[in-house]
Order: sequence, then C-alpha cells, then structure tokens
Amino acid sequence: MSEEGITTLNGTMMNGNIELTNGRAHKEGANGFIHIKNPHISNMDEDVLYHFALGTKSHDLKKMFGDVKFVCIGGSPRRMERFAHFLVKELGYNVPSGLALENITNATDRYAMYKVGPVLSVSHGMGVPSVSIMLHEIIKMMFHAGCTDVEFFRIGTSGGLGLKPGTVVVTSEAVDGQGKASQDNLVLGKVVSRPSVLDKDLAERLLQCSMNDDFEVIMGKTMCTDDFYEGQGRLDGAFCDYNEDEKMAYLQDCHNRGVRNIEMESVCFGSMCHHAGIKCAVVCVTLLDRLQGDQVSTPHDVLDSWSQRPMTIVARHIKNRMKTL
Ligand SMILES: O=P(O)(O)O[C@H]1O[C@H](CO)[C@@H](O)[C@H]1O
Ligand SMILES: O=c1cc[nH]c(=O)[nH]1
Repeated sequence: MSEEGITTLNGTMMNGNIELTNGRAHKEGANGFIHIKNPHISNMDEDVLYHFALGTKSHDLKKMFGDVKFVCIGGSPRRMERFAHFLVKELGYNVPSGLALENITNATDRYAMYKVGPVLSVSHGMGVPSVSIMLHEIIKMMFHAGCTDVEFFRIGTSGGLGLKPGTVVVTSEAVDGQGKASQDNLVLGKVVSRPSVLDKDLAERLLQCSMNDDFEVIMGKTMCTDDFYEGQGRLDGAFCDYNEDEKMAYLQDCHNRGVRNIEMESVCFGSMCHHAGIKCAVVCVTLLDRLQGDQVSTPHDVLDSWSQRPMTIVARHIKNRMKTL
C-alpha cells in the first residue's frame, strides 16, 4: 500500500480510479508520466490499437516507440508525411538511399504515422471525433511504450481573424464557439466536461522560434468548431439561416474576445492531452482572413507552402529541445 493508495502492477488506486503510469506509482500532477485514467486497461490480455493496426501483443511497442519525445499531429496524411521528410533533413537523419520513410500504420488507411528519431508525425483527419479516436490510441500507445516527458503539437491550418493570410498563430487558449475552454463529451448519455489546457511555457517557446522568416508568427486564442461551414459562420455552405451582418457581428465579437483563428480540433486536443498529463501546443497557419471572406481560393501550391510554416516553427523547437535531451 502506498501513501496514495493501493499500488497495482501498473498503477495506483486514487479516489476509486486507477491512474496508470506504466508500472510506477506517482503523485497526481507528477511530471513525465502519461496518465491513463482507466482501471480496465491493466486487466486486458491485449490492447489492440485498432485504428493504427498495432497492439500490445502483436507489436513490441516499447522497442518501436519507447524513445519518442515529440508527437506532432495534423489533419492530412500527406502533410504529415511531408513533415517527416522535412524532419529527416532538419534533424540530419539518414534514410538509406532507395528506401522510403515507412508509414508505420500502413496496414490500415485510417491514419498515417511516421517516426523520425524521437519524433512521431501522425495524421488525425478532420474534426473532434476523428482526432479524439486518434488521441485515445496514441496516448495509450505512448503509455504502453513507457514514454516519458513527451510533448504533443498540433500542426494545422485555420481561418484567420484580422490577420494577413499565411500568418502563423500559436494558440494561447483554445475555446469553443461559445468561448468556453473545455471539451464537452457525451458519456453514457451524460455531458462530461473536461478543461482544455495548453502549455503556456511551450507556447512562449514556440513564439520565440520565429526568426527572420517571410511570415509573421503571433499568439492568440483559437476557436475550435464542430463544422467548417455554419459552425464557423460561413455564408457558403449548403445551408445558411443567418445574414452577412449577423455573421460579421459574431466573428467581430470573437475577434474582440481575443480569437485570432478558427479550426476544428484544438479544444479536444488540449483537453485530452491535459487529462493525460501531457504538455501540448497548437500551431496553425491561417489560409484566409475570415473578416474578408469565406472561400479558400488561394492556389493549392501556395497553400501547400504556407502549411510548411507551422512545421518550420515546431521543427526549430524540437531541434532546440533535442540539444538538452
Ligand atoms: O489543416 P488541418 O490540420 O486538417 O486543420 C483544419 O483543416 C480542416 C478543415 O479544412 C480542419 O480539420 C481544421 O481544423
Ligand atoms: O477557415 C478555415 C480554414 C482551415 N480550417 C478551418 O477549420 N477553417
């Protein structure tokens, strides 16, 4: 029996919940460990991470992922593959000639995952349901692998508010469409609300990674919505029951409250990482100024080059951090 409660093989009984920390008892809030707040996991014969086509029996997760210190996620599989290639160059890794970077989850096409040294680059699809499934499985994967002191980053795209398109926003706080910094989830038919908390120090460090670039990096609140069209006050969806004045009043009010960009995963990301004791940050480029319009009409090659900007910032941070590991 420990001070905190009953020490089990994989965790500690705290207030009726087992807080798993991969074999080590810990005090609530202790740094470093991934918290799996689920008493059932330790009783399972095997944990199958279905959407990654990985599992605790079929794969040696510790060997595959035990050294991971940075998890970078973004919506598109192609972007996250590009980020992995970018990291190979930036971190000076060698991919033997003739060999490609392997998509670790290629037995399924739900998500794509690449590993470059201590960095994982993983796609999450669009919206909260998709990112939440991915985060459940990656958090468990990090836990099974025994990873410690892991930082998570969302590298994404967004609509800006009052910013020059192409500007990068490091999120100070993620809020929903009503301005709440918490994620509501229906669990057994009841609303379970968990705070969404991003790491302030990490956000500051990322802001400082801005150098003499040809784009601006600013800090601001990010609004996370459950829909790209009506949820973000667009006038160009298949349906719309409000007029332009009402749309502009809403977006202007968001801007007045400090919101500088709009996307679709940050609140859930901040809530799940915080619940697991993981430091996290959100860095998104803005593709348009929503105070000027709704359609994303910039040519795709330009959008592609802008989508590299958050990668540049996060890669600089990773390089800095790797010097201290
Ligand atoms: O560029 P990603 O990371 O996919 O993020 C943004 O783009 C998608 C909408 O086009 C949403 O998922 C939104 O959050
Ligand atoms: O306007 C935008 C652009 C990218 N992603 C969003 O969610 N909204």
